[in-house]
Amino acid sequence: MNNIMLSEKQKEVVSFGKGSLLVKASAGSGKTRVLTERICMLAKSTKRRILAITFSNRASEEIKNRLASIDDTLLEKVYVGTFHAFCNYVLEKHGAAIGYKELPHVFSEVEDRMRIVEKAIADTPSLRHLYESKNEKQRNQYKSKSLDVISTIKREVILDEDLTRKINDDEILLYYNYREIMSSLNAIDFDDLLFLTYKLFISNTNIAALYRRNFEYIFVDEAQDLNRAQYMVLRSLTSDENKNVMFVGDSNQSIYGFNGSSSDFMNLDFIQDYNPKVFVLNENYRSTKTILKYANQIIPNSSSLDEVVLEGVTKELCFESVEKETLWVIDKIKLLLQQKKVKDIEGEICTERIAILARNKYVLLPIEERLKKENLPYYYKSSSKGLELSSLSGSIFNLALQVKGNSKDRLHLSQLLNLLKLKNVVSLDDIIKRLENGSIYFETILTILNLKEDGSNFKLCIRQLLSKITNKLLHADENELHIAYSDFNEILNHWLNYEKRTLDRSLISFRNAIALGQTFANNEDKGITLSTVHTMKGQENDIVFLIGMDDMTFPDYRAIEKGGVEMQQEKNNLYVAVTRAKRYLFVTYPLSRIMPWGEVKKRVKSRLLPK
Ligand SMILES: Nc1ncnc2c1ncn2[C@@H]1O[C@H](COP(=O)(O)OP(=O)(O)OP(=O)(O)O)[C@@H](O)[C@H]1O
Repeated sequence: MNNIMLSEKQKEVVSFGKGSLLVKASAGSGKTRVLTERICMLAKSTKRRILAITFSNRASEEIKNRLASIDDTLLEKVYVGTFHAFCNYVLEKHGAAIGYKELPHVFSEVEDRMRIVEKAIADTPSLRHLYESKNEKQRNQYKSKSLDVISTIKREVILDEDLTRKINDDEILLYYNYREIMSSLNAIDFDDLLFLTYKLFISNTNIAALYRRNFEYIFVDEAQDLNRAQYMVLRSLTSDENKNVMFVGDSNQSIYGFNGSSSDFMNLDFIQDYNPKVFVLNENYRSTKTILKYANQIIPNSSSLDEVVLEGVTKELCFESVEKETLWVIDKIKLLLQQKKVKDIEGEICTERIAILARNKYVLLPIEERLKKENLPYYYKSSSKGLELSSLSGSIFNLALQVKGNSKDRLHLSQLLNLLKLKNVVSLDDIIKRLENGSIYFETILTILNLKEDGSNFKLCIRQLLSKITNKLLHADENELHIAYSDFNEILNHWLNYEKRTLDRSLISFRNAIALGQTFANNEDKGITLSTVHTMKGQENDIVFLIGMDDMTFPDYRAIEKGGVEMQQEKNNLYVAVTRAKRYLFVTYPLSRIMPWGEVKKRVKSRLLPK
């Protein structure tokens, strides 16, 4: 257990017994810590299990690691995962009850869903005509908008019988067509994971009852990011007799409105079914005085400064151009690294203690370029890493794996054929006949054909393929072979991570685990962290540079156009960014920016920053 003493308020939350509680915890007030310690305390006292729902895979991993470091048998009693991962777990076990005889394949790629919605539009006569009259850019916008409509139906949990009251007839037809195509491919999307689980629970009350009996306590981390579908799944998991739910979150950190989430669920009126006891944690244990004063100017009274001792450093700086801003950041980093020891930071400064954050990834590109030039180590923080393949053979394997795991998957079969430049082929058995015997593509497909459905020979097959590639490399030093070698190693690593966490294995469940970001190794990343603010949520660093704080960049110009809730979310996003800093915070902005089309635009300080 963490040696640092819990505060009295934190102790009260940790030791709270049965019943529901709503913990309103401001940034850095120790909510993750309180959550972990309470899980640990309850796991020892209950004979049943505990469900801990987090908002990201990273947060799940952190809680799991903290629990395992206390006692690794704890994890046998606690399911820790995101809502999506939990719903996937439920559907893997009980999907047959709502008609999924075979495990559905989670289509996570937006490009795949765009293709499917395009087909759905083409199948909807009243929309097809309108769609065909548009240019390519407009068509893409139309497809994205259509996907939004479909997502909203699922996120808002609108059942078929209520559709006519909420959306127009064309949209209903489009939604039905999309659903039919997905079903013909035995595929589901991320929104389906939640929506279908909810449907499963309401149509099979015995299955819902099983989960209610199984989990005695439920924890919902980042409750300000709940959406309706998630809330409805949660409702199905609790009953009048069993309402031991801990909601913990901070409405000032609500930044996922674009995903249909709403901080309403931090509001007692919205969760009155649970009648939770409210606790407020507002002492900040993370940041120094100057940082908190700055954060309190963005969101007034968000943190109490009473117990904060260290001053730290907070500076806002403005530069003529992005180039000057970039150079200053790099010079400052080099200086801090040279100084090694600075006021209010214990121990030596190293690159791992520094983070550079921005609203959007493109803002980080000039910094990345410069870091490379200067040979300073850095990495991009990512919320979950899927397979990152660079070779053609790797992509062929990835597509063929999907086809092998899901025989109805014509979508990826046609992508595979495109990649191999083949026509009039309908199966993997036919594909291999058309490839040159012994070529790397032939070996790749052969490996897929040899895989058993339950994955029991997966490691063996990939290792055999790797040794074939090694042999080939002795005779031909081809670039594709080198990249393929590294790709198949990456695939093997993902499998090994999957294998560790799953007993009930299959090729399609492996693909789904990849889609859900559950198979990447959460290795300690080395160097300076580069991250968007969204991805940095829940994390902290001693020294934070928040760059690109010019208006239109942060807040994002689209949010300015829309105003209202979107601007509130931008403000929350800034608050999240600023409160990631433990000791030093540097906020910078340029007075000019070169736009992607070459025009130089004047910029001003972000309207969200303190005046
Ligand atoms: N009682 C305490 N005494 C000293 N340090 C503490 C205490 N509780 C938490 N901390 C430290 O404060 C920091 C913030 O804690 P934690 O990450 O749990 O906060 P959080 O509320 O989840 O933050 P956020 O929502 O901003 O991500 C951590 O470094 C943690 O170790």
